[in-house]
Amino acid sequence: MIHVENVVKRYKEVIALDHFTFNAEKNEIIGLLGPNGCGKTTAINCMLSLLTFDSGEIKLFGKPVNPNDNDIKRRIGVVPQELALFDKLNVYENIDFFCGLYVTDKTKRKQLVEEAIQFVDLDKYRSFMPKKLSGGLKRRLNIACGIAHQPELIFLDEPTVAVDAQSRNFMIEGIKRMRENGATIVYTTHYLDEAEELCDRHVIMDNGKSVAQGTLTELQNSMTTEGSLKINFVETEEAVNAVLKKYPSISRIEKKNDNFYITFISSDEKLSDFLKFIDEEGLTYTELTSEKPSLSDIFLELTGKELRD
Ligand SMILES: Nc1ncnc2c1ncn2[C@@H]1O[C@H](COP(=O)(O)OP(=O)(O)OP(=O)(O)O)[C@@H](O)[C@H]1O
Repeated sequence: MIHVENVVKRYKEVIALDHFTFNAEKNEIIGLLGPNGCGKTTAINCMLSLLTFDSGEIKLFGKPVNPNDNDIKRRIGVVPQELALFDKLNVYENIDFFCGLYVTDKTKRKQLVEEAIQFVDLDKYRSFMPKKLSGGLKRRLNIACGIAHQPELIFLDEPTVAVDAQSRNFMIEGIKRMRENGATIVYTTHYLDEAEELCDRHVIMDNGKSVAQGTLTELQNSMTTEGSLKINFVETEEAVNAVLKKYPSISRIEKKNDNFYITFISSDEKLSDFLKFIDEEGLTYTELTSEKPSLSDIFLELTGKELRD
């Protein structure tokens, strides 16, 4: 569906894409993950031929990209990071405008706009102007504008940034339904939990390069860290941290809900040594399990960076 090979894109002295390689198969959600400035938006814009690139090859639907190829454009939907809505058009009219760029038949368009409104659940807001909508509802409208013409290939650039939890869950379910309906989706996000839940495969980007690609299991199997220990300590967070920071081979400590997630520098770390240490230090726990590396752990190992909001 998408074939990107060795693409280089420079902005004067900045190399935004450095031999970037990326493939997406039909009917998958592929996560494009990376820190701010790693080149995600540049990569998407090159794939959409909104930007020219210096070298390499990009093919969509098996053909080289060309900004004037309307047949290909009709098969693609884009939901950009920045909201692209007309303030003077209401919800229905905004969707109708964007759908009208690809669908000229009025009866067909009416049906598609209605389906998009139902899809993002904006029926009761159809005559609202964008400025009357909350941030989450505006994002839903942005999605409806990008997908109303029912494209086969959809680019979603950080669609859940700054939306409330309810709208986010609604969008995630909607994106899964798009895949069920046969779409291929390129999804960029900073939320790695979200990527784990939603994406079939992940491409991890750093400094304009794809540093790893694969399913979560493939990525987990290629890591040197064994994942983390999940421990529910009885003592206070402060007391636990004070003890753990004395243990030299811990690379990361994270507290989520009531649990500590502890990652060790090496996969050769002996659990028995660590348990002996916490016992000698007087810590007690109610539960201890071993977890495979999360996408966050993998990201940190590959890029040396945490990907946070
Ligand atoms: N028009 C431009 N002129 C010069 N440099 C640019 C331009 N657009 C992007 N860059 C630089 O290229 C690099 C990649 O930027 P890009 O916007 O593609 O990253 P990103 O991963 O999408 O970041 P974000 O998550 O913040 O949107 C950055 O170093 C950025 O500063």
